[in-house]
Order: sequence, then C-alpha cells, then structure tokens
Amino acid sequence: MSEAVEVDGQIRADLPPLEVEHVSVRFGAIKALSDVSFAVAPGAIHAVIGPNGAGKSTMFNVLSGVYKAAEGQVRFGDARLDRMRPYQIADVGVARAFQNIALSGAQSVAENLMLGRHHLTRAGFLSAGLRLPRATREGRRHGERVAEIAEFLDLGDKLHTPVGVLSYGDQKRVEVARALCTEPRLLLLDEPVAGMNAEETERMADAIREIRSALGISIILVEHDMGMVMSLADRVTVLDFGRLIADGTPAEVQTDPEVIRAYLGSGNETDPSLVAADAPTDPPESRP
Ligand SMILES: Nc1ncnc2c1ncn2[C@@H]1O[C@H](COP(=O)(O)OP(=O)(O)OP(=O)(O)O)[C@@H](O)[C@H]1O
Repeated sequence: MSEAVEVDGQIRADLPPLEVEHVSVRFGAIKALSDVSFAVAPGAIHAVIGPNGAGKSTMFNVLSGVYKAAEGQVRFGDARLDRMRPYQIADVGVARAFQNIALSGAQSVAENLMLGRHHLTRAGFLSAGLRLPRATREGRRHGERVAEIAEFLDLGDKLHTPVGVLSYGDQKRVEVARALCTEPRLLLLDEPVAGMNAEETERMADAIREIRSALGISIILVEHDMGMVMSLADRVTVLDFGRLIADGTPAEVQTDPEVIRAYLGSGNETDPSLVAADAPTDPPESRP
C-alpha cells in the first residue's frame, strides 16, 4: 500500500494512488524489469533511481504505455494502465515530459503549449477553422490557461518567443509546461534536470515543488542527480538490474546497504549514501 504524504497545500480530491504490481518486461533474453512492485501515494513526489541499465526508462515506458509489460499490472484508480495505449493513458490524466526535448523549435512557446491542450479541445477542427463562436470562446479559454501555466513556470514573458532560441533550461521548463497543459493528475518527469547547470537545476526543483503544492498532483521522476532526488522526493524506489532493491524515504534508501553496494559496484560516481539531503547539485553534464 502507498503511504500518505504531507503536502503544502491541498491534494486533488480525485487523485488515486498509482500501483505497480509484479511488473516484468523482457527484451529477448534480457529481463529489463523482474517482478517490480511499488506504489505512489496521492500527491507524492516519488523518485525512481538506479545505476545505468537498472530499468528506469523501461518502467517509465510501461507507465506511459510505450512498452507492454509481459506480466503484472499498473493501476491508477480504476484504470488499468498496462492495458491502455498512450493516448488513453493521457486521457485518464497521466502526462509525461520527455528527457530529450521533443518541442517544435520554430514554433512559439504558446504554440507548443497549445499542442498540449489538443485532447481537451471540444470544438472540432472544422468549427475552429471557420472561427465559429464556440470555437473562438474555447480557444480563448485555452489561451488563458496556457498563459497561466507559462507564468507558473517563469515563462510568461517568453510566450511568443520561438522555442528554438530559448536557453536549454527554459526549453526543459517548456517541456514540463506542455505536459501540465494536459491537466494531468499524475506527471511523469524523465530526467528533468539532465544536462542542467546548478542554477537551472535549483530552479527546476523549485518549479516541481510548486507544481505539487499548487496543483496537488502526484509526480514521478526518473533522475540521475542524486542531490536533487534526495532533497525533493518524499519516497524513492531503487532498481538494479531490473529488480527492486529498496523502496522508502530518501533517508532510508541512502543508508540501505544493498543500494550502496549497487551504486559502488556499478561504477556510477554518485553514491546515494554520500549525498546529504541539502547537498549542492552535481556539476553540469555535457548537453545533448
Ligand atoms: N528496446 C530495447 N531493446 C532491447 N533491450 C532494451 C531495450 N530497452 C532497454 N533495454 C535493456 O533493458 C535494460 C534496462 O534498460 P533501461 O534503459 O530501462 O535502464 P535505465 O535504468 O533507464 O538506464 P540509464 O540510466 O542508462 O538510462 C538494459 O539492459 C537495456 O539494455
């Protein structure tokens, strides 16, 4: 069972836990995930960590419907995510922001964010094209919400700027804003600070905290930056070679002998036991 979390602000009333039960995924002879179970409490910031090749991306791809689990279930309230296609998963309120920015560089921030509203648009393309009153009203409403979300992520003054000319940190925040534009109840963040410098990382961590407290939604992140994970997450699931080796609070997993062994044995430089909760973040990595 998922444990309740304490949140600054209100958790959305219609927010179920996410329950991953006995999930396995195979690629030929490779078991990318073996019998993995964990739960994400409503309103939690929940991190999935592990050394390279541990199965983190595979887990995210299962949660977002890109990969099908060979065994096991993923439940989000009544919805069986493991039986759904990606667009159906988006429809039940699960949105993913991608690690490698998947934005249209020539289009403005507003245009990119509007794409996130697409599945919420009722007026069909024809009435929108003909500028019928209902479509115009709806377009205005979506435009206002897009502006609000951009403001929330400190992008308010960049709404009409082409995404391609923004800094890397700004582009990553547009990616998160676009996911938020789908009005999710569960936000999946795929390495949200990969390649960021310390200042950009701190800004993104603040934005994630604000998203949770202002919107009261659940957030799952896969992240390599251990300092950020330990200071941000309520709970941490640790994978290694496709198996779950620990699941607990940051303080619990940091001192778990199996976690320490997995990190030291993997050649990963960041040993979670050595990172204090308020430690400064890693130096910037090379950018994609
Ligand atoms: N599409 C695929 N085809 C074959 N093998 C795959 C595929 N995707 C992942 N794998 C394998 O599954 C295992 C888990 O990989 P995964 O990418 O999920 O790990 P990860 O924890 O995200 O690693 P990293 O931190 O390096 O991104 C690895 O052995 C990987 O080589």
